[in-house]
Amino acid sequence: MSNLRFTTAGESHGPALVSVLEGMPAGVSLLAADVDTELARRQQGYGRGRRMQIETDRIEFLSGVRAGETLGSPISMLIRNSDWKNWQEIMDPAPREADATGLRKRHVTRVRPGHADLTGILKYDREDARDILERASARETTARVAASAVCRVMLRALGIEIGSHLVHLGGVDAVRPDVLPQDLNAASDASPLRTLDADAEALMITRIDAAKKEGNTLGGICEVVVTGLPVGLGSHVSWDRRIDGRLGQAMLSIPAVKGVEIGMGFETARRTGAEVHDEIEPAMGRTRAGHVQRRTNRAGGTEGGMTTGEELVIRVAMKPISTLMRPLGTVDVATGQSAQAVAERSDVTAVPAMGVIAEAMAAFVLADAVLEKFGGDSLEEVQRNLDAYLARLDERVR
Ligand SMILES: Cc1cc2nc3c(=O)[nH]c(=O)nc-3n(C[C@H](O)[C@H](O)[C@H](O)COP(=O)(O)O)c2cc1C
Ligand SMILES: C=C(O[C@@H]1CC(C(=O)O)=C[C@@H](OP(=O)(O)O)[C@H]1O)C(=O)O
Repeated sequence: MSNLRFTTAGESHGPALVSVLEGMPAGVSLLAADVDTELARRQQGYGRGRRMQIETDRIEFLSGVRAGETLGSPISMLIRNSDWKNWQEIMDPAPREADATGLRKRHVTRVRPGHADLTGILKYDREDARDILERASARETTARVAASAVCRVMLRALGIEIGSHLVHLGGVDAVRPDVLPQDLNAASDASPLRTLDADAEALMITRIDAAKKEGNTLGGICEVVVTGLPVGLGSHVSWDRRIDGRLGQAMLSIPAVKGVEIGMGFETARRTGAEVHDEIEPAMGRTRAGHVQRRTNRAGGTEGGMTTGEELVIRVAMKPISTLMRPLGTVDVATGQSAQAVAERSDVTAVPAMGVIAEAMAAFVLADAVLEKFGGDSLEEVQRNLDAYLARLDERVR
């Protein structure tokens, strides 16, 4: 709960994005490459449009890191937009003349259904929906992934790993293996759709090609899996401290995400208690809950608003991309007449990228919860506090 904070700034076709992360302890080993690796992962995925060929996202540290280590001060990062060179005049902050229609070049008045365009211009009282869409664009998620890449490095140092894989795309389900690969991202990143089911992947690719041909778009579902979490992150005591609620909010803040499930999720509502709840048993060795474990993990790693020490499993559903190349009907807000929505270029699907963004949001929420419970000003202090807690768990329930 805001032990850690981040903010982002930047328009999609402006000069750059900025990401500022505040609250990261000192002494975390951090290289620009640690962040760039995550940015590159977010740019992957079959079905993305031409913009991803223009950009090669990389960060420049502006503050907070020295000699390969965090300082405990705000970490700010700059990510330049390569596409800006094509938009300088349109995105120029200086005042300029309107074109013949009374609007600026590349203005958007044929507002696009499924985007922030119409609601945004009404709310902010703008004539040109570009004033809205530049910031509503999922380009902003690059800066989120940058901030959370730092969180991920800290979590990894504490033995916590985050991965994801795609489990559904455009009507095709992937078969989820009962046992996931040890290095989940090594396996999923090797697939152009970040899925572990090669047969489903082939079918999904044909669906994407068909959708592209007909000017249509597709959505899908990714599963985020977190290992190594200690029992007791988050709290049952107040609504806003519950870890499941915090994760849900973070996931639903991703553009185009419409649903989140933890563990068995919606399916729990259809089943009986005996089919849903996870029985507790003594553990043979030491677990991240001391000497107990669950026989099953249908709960997906949270109970009572706290992590259980089991794997955290979150599924995140994304709607189809909003801009269709065979445009949807709309109203031209400059004339009030029916029209077809603006469509220049767009992704056909971006579900694989969404999975990486969902990992990023999980990394931020969990790093925040770790600092809330084990907080310290240096990584060593956090590690000491975590070790002391784990040692205490070792004395319990034996
Ligand atoms: C990684 C990613 C890439 C996206 N790419 C596009 C795109 O190319 N074209 C588009 O119309 N929408 C794209 N979107 C979706 C829009 O940003 C989204 O539909 C819009 O913000 C409205 O979502 P909302 O209803 O959840 O607010 C993308 C979303 C994500 C997460
Ligand atoms: C730029 C990114 O995604 C963009 C998200 C997006 C949207 O409307 O959300 C629209 C597209 O951008 P453009 O309008 O420039 O073609 C995507 O490429 C990115 O992910 O880095």
